[in-house]
Amino acid sequence: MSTQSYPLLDVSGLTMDFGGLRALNSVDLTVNPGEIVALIGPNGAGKTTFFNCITGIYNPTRGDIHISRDGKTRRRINGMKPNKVTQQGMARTFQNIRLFPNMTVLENVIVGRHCRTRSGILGAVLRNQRTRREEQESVDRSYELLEKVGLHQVADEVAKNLPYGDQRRLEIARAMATDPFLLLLDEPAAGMNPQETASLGELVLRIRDKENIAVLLIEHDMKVVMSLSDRIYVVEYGQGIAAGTPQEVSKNPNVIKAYLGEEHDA
Ligand SMILES: Nc1ncnc2c1ncn2[C@@H]1O[C@H](COP(=O)(O)OP(=O)(O)OP(=O)(O)O)[C@@H](O)[C@H]1O
Repeated sequence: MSTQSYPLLDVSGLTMDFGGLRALNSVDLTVNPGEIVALIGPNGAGKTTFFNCITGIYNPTRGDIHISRDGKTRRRINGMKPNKVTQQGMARTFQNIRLFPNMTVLENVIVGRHCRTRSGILGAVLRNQRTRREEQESVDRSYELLEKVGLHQVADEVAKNLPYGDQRRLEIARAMATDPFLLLLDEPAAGMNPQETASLGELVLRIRDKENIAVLLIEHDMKVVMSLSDRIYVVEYGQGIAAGTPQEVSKNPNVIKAYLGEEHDA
């Protein structure tokens, strides 16, 4: 008997209509263990809509979204609420940073841990031993994550006071605090200076190689995309137009016309 092995994320025929506008038209995409996969395409191509569909913000019009943490069993997550999707092991960051600006750096990460702690409101009120132990574990784990993204020295700083690049790293730490097997990054390098972009690239590689978390990223910075990605999917007007390794995709005439050409002209 052959044993079936599933990708971490398997999206097929994903279609999303907004009234008369078809923002996604039967898009297929997979992410396998240990991969960094990029989703690229011109402005308005449907990339963020894709993320919103697979993280439960939108319920897609058609298509299937399956996830598999262990490769042996898989679960269809169409229409699952965003917090449930996170609990299932897919965490994301947003194009526009969504931190709690007046909370400290450490507190922002602790908030991410909440989806993995078990003590409810009663526990918080009674503050029994289990609650206190969980709280301490949350703090320890959150601090550890800050060390991993290089922000432990500013753990007690208020989040809004951090430079832009550090805020993006903090968002990544918060997403990692939910213990994902797949991390979705929506334009992680947007607005970063070259130095911040370089260290973001190193961080993404470490997340894959040391933390064993696969990554799916939307990114406009082609240098970042080409240097980090194992595979790339290209969408244009909601349609998948190419998929393959960076070398394959960069030679694809449709891609050059739709996207790379645009970038090269810029
Ligand atoms: N909630 C919505 N209601 C109606 N139309 C929407 C909605 N969200 C996105 N769209 C439309 O769907 C299309 C795809 O948008 P989307 O934001 O997914 O593109 P994108 O590839 O992420 O673009 P960018 O690179 O500029 O972020 C666009 O035409 C957009 O106007």
